[in-house]
Amino acid sequence: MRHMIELRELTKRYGPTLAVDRLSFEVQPGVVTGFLGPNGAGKSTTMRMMLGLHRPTSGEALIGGRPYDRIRRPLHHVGAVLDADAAHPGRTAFTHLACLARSNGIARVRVTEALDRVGLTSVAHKRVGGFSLGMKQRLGIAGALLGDPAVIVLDEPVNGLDAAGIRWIRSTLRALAAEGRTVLLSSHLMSEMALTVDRVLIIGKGRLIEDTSVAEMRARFERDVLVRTPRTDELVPLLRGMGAAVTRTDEGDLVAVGVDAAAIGDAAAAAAIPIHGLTPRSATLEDVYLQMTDEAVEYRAATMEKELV
Ligand SMILES: Nc1ncnc2c1ncn2[C@@H]1O[C@H](COP(=O)(O)OP(=O)(O)OP(=O)(O)O)[C@@H](O)[C@H]1O
Repeated sequence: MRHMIELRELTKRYGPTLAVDRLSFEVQPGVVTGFLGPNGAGKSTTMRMMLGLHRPTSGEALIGGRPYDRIRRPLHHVGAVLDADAAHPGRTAFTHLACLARSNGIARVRVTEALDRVGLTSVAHKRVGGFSLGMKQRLGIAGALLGDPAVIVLDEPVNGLDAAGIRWIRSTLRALAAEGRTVLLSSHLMSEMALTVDRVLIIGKGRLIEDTSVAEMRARFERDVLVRTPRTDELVPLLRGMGAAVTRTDEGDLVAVGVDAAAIGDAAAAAAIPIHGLTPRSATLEDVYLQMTDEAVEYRAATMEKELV
């Protein structure tokens, strides 16, 4: 079973605050999709509406063509982790999952399978209160997988995890997507998402800013080439003659935009200008993301200042 998540003009207003503003997008099966935006952009509110926890002011969020509250046996269709700390600390991992399974009509054998899938079998009978954040996150994912759902939704799953924890989440989500599931996870950091997700949905102030693939986002960056030569005075006019925009760094290197490294190397060789360094550079995904969401962040900073006055 493959399910798509579909938002149609989804809107949520809290009094004067427009938390989610006519948001429309689709999340496809078979890939990992990142839902990105600065703090307060509206990610949690949107996810809560997808999962029927908040009622939209207008518009709709559909999973497999239905709003969440009209899905029969929802855990078999959608698994979600909104809060890694949701399990009762006094319960064991096994009891926590067994209760969840029982109240949702899921066979007990699924508990063992889910614990195994997230690598918690050896601590299945230990109390959750003693678990690290990474273990709690695994337990949350085990809970989400109990009903073998087609759609998986995770709010900030890598927040606060160490490198090994992030790597585990990454490979687990990729494997779940490869099985044909729809996987959506939110984050406010692009750097955390770049290696995990195939597509990104970026929001700011409750509105959609970008709906693209990570590959396309990388390709769209402005690239430049850092050039080191002892004969900058000769190379600068040569590069400008090729249509490049050239600036100098404080260290005396040149930064050329609009020509690639190979063309610079060839032209310098033809003019017998020695090159001591030639480094193509691209902006990081984080740079581009920050640029895209800048306006939303400035807006927040401005309103916060106003609130402080
Ligand atoms: N229950 C609520 N009542 C009033 N305003 C709310 C409520 N929940 C969220 N908001 C406001 O809605 C906006 C969006 O918040 P939301 O938590 O969805 O953002 P977010 O992108 O998940 O941010 P974060 O990364 O900080 O969790 C914010 O301005 C927030 O203050």
